[in-house]
Amino acid sequence: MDHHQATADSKLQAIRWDRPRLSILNQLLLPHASEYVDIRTSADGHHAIVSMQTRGAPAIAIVAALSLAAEISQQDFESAQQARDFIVDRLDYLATSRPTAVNLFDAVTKLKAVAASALECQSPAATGASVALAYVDAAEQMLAADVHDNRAIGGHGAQYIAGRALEQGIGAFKLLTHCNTGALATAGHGTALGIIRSLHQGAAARDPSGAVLDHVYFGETRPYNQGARLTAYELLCEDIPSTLVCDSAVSALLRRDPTIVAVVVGADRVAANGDTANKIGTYQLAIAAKYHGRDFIVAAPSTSIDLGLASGEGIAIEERDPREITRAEGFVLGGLEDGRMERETLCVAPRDARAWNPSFDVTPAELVSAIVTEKGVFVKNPGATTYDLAKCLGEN
Ligand SMILES: CSC[C@H]1O[C@H](OP(=O)(O)O)[C@H](O)[C@@H]1O
Repeated sequence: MDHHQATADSKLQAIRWDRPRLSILNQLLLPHASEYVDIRTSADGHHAIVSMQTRGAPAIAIVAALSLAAEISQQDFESAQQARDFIVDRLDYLATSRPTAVNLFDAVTKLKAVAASALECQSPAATGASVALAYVDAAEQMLAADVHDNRAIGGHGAQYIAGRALEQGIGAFKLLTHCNTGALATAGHGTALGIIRSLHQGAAARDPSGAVLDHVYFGETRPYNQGARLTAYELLCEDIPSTLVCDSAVSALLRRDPTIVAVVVGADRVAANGDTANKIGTYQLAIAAKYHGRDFIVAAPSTSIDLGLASGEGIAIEERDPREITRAEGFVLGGLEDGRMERETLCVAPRDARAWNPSFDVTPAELVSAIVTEKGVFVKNPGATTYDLAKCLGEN
């Protein structure tokens, strides 16, 4: 990894774990201030997730898991049972932080099983310390697995999209993405933005007959502005040619530029049939992609796939404080110039304005051209309108 890449990576490290110390990059302050917040307990972790200091489906799960790892590393349990009961109680509490991303609930289920197994399989030698150690090891493995999965998603997705561009005779293609699905939303590299990162990193090595990524467009992603603040920050850090657009401009953009071969987005929860919950605005992007004859590609690790949910009908959609819409948070421009980072809240709408603020929407599988996971790229059977992801993942 060259110095520039190393510098970019260090600036984009959303989660810092050095057993037993956890700190997270406070994403409410990006891109104008880069500050880490220490997370010592599951309560700290819960707050960091609810407040969106940390966000992104994979990152939420990992910060939750490691916040409890930090907490129990500081505790002495009287028995293995007491340790297991404490872990289960705190995981149930962490699961109340945000309802839509399935990664959190997947991690909670797996980590409860680890604690139970440590209690049962190690008995009668099991101790509070041995149960706690089993938990911490498992939480650390989730951090490492996420980076591995994202790099695999990046490779599969880059190869697939470059191939699709070449099929269309577009040697220098562009992509459109939404929200933030990069290193700041995960343990590293990212999912949809991880594919973009892999395309960019591989561009230098790609053979001249191959298709290369020429430019990335991305939406601002109101009201938290994951695009304008976080994706812009990541793409600029990595010198990936990019252009920010308003969420309302994406249809005009697709109509204007036929070399945008695909829309690529992340996911918070993919149902067994391929219906996908993702950041609000994703569904209308899928409709726009369909109308303009472009691929609409979902990139997600298998930890974002909920095989227990037959379709997207049952996905809980988080509704957040309407004031996230009626107000705007930012830094005073003058402060940016002279280094005084003063955060300001502006009233954008009338004080009495009502606002509806769903944080996610559900895109039907029918509009999803492909689902890229660490296990490969899944496409629907000819004529099918849904996926059989259990079969794709070899789970049935
Ligand atoms: C790989 S991140 C997946 C997903 O999470 C984001 O939501 P949020 O920023 O509210 O946590 C967004 O929906 C991304 O696509």
